[in-house]
Amino acid sequence: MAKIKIVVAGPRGRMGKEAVKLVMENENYELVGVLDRKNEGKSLSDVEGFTNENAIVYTDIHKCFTEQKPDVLVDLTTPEVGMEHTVTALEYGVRPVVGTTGFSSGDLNKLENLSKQTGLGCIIAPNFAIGAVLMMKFSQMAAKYFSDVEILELHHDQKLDAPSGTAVKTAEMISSVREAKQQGHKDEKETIVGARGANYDGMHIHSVRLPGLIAHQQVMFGSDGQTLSIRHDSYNRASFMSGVRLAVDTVMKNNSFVYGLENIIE
Ligand SMILES: NC(=O)C1=CN([C@@H]2O[C@H](COP(=O)(O)OP(=O)(O)OC[C@H]3O[C@@H](n4cnc5c(N)ncnc54)[C@H](O)[C@@H]3O)[C@@H](O)[C@H]2O)C=CC1
Ligand SMILES: O=C(O)C1=N[C@H](C(=O)O)C[C@H](O)C1
Repeated sequence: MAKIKIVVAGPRGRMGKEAVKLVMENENYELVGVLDRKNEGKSLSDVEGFTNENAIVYTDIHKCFTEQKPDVLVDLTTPEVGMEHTVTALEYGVRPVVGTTGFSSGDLNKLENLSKQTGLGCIIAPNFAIGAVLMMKFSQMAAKYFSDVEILELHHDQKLDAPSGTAVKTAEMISSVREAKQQGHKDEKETIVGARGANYDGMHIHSVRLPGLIAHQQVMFGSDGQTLSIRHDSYNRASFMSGVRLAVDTVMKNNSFVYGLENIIE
């Protein structure tokens, strides 16, 4: 069986490094290139932090795709760059697996349309950790019985986007089963702006950023005399890699647009 040819974008990043390792260690995958902001033309093995990864470093996505003709792009960069990479991938016939968060709903619509037009699979996964996907699904289940909910997401302090992609996806999943409800007292006032967090269909999302944290989320439900908390913690970035593998394998077989791993786990 031919190996799946993969390009990783953001290889020196926290997630990118782990994704490079995943690709290198899987005998069905071949790392044919990486997309970075620097080190054009070098072998990745000559870049600090790497040893035996022979893939070429590209700073130009067009050159990378033209020369390497990859099957899959794994993008772990920033929202603007990730969007540009994903659009370009679909235009070149490369199937995107995107972990990058911070895309707007307009971005997602654009990508869905492009995936349909090209007939290429495209997977956007706000969270690759299977436990986090279950936490979102369990929260959606609980929301049928509890209409009041607060989402607390906690991340390392180098994270660019807030709220996290996972928190946004959780709020969307809850909203799909819950009538919009303005929570809290109707006359409540913030004496310090932002005290009640972000408001999504009346539910509140709170973003904590601290060194020492990795990726954590607690979804808290309340009703008369009881609360229910559903929590997931990622303690390292290896926790995301089984989901990346699932997404890569699925995107090669599936020609549709997928937003969220809950749509592909069995
Ligand atoms: N879906 C998931 O399960 C997860 C998603 N993420 C998301 O993945 C993204 C990356 O997260 P981290 O690795 O923590 O960030 P990071 O800041 O460690 O890595 C981002 C990398 O992108 C690179 N980059 C920036 N512009 C680029 C360009 N034009 N071309 C190529 N590379 C470029 C940077 O040099 C950096 O190495 C974020 O959006 C984050 O929210 C993070 C963890 C899990
Ligand atoms: O930036 C991170 O670290 C993470 N980002 C994703 C998100 O925004 O939800 C996934 C995970 O929470 C880690």
